[in-house]
Amino acid sequence: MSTTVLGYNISAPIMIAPTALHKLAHPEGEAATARAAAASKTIMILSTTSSCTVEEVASSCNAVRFFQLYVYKRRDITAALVHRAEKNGYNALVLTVDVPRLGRREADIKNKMIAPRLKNLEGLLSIEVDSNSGSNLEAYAKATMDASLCWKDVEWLRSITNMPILIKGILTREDAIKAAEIGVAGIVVSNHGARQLDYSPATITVLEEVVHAVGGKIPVLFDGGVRRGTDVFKALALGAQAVLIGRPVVFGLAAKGEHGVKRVIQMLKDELELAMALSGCPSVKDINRSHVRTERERLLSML
Ligand SMILES: Cc1cc2nc3c(=O)[nH]c(=O)nc-3n(C[C@H](O)[C@H](O)[C@H](O)COP(=O)(O)O)c2cc1C
Ligand SMILES: CCCCCCC(=O)C(=O)O
Repeated sequence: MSTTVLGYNISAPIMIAPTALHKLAHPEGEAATARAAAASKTIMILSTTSSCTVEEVASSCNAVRFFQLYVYKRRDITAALVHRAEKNGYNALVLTVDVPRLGRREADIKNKMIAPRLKNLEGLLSIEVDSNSGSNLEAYAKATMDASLCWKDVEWLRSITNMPILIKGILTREDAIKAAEIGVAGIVVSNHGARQLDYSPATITVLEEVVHAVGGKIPVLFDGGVRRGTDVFKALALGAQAVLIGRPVVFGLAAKGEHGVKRVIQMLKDELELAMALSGCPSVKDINRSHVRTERERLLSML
C-alpha cells in the first residue's frame, strides 16, 4: 500500500487533512494527532488555526509534516507563519483557497460559537470581534482573512519560502490547469468538507475532470467523505495520488486521543488492503480506471 507524496514515502495513500482546533476534541490536541501520524508513517497537514503551535507540534514527533496556510490581510503575519513553519522543519505549504470568507454555518450562528484564541497568532494578532449576533468564528474570519487572495499571491508566497506549495480547494479543470501552469507542486481537490458553500459539487464527482486537466504534470490529492478503505480505492482509481481524511481523525482523537487516531488510520488501511486484494491489485499502482464505474457510466450502460 505504500506510496510517495512529493517524494516522501508513506505507508498508505492516506494523509491527515488540516482541521482546526484539535484541543476541542482532546486535551493533547494536534501533538497527539502528530504522534499518531508519525506512528502510522503518514503525513499530517497542520492547520494554521491549530490549538497547539507550529513549534509544539514540531517538537512532539519526528515526522514529515506539511503546514496549511490561511492568508491574512496582515501579510507580515502571514509571512511570519510561513517562516516559522519553514524554520521548524515543515516540508510543504498547503495553501487553502476556499475560505475568502467563512461559509454560513448555521449551527455556529445559533449556538453563538466562540472560538478559542488561535495559538499560532498569539502575540501577533489580537482582534476583538463582536459576536453578539452570531458566530464569533465567522466575524473573526471576516475581520482577519484576506478575501482578495488570488493567483498572483502564489508568486508572493514563492518569493518568501523555499517550501513547495500545494493549493487546497480546487474543484474545476480551469483552476487545475492554471495551478499546473503556474508551477505549484500539487493540488488538493477539496470543497472544505462541504463546510463552505452549499451546492458545491461532491469532490468525487469532479476528481476525474481535474486529473485529466492536469495530465500528470503535478500530483492530485483528494479529500471529502473518505470514510472507508473502499473510498480511498475509488479516489485512487479516478486518479488521485492519495487522500486526506478530516473528520474521521477528529472523531478518533475525541474518542481515544493518539491511540484513536492511529486506530482510525489502521481501520482505513485494513479496508483498503482488503479492497485491493479482492480487486486483484497487489500494489496501489495496480489500481486503475477500470476498477470503478461512475454514475454517468452506469446510466449510459442502461441506454
Ligand atoms: C472541524 C473541521 C475543521 C477544519 N479546519 C480546516 C482548516 O483549518 N484548514 C483547512 O484548510 N481545512 C479545514 N477543514 C477542511 C478539511 O481540511 C478537509 O478539507 C475536509 O474535512 C475533508 O472532508 P472530511 O471531513 O469529509 O474528510 C476543516 C474541516 C473540519 C471538519
Ligand atoms: C479565522 C478562523 C477560521 C477558522 C476556520 C477553520 C476552518 O477551516 C474550518 O472550520 O473549516
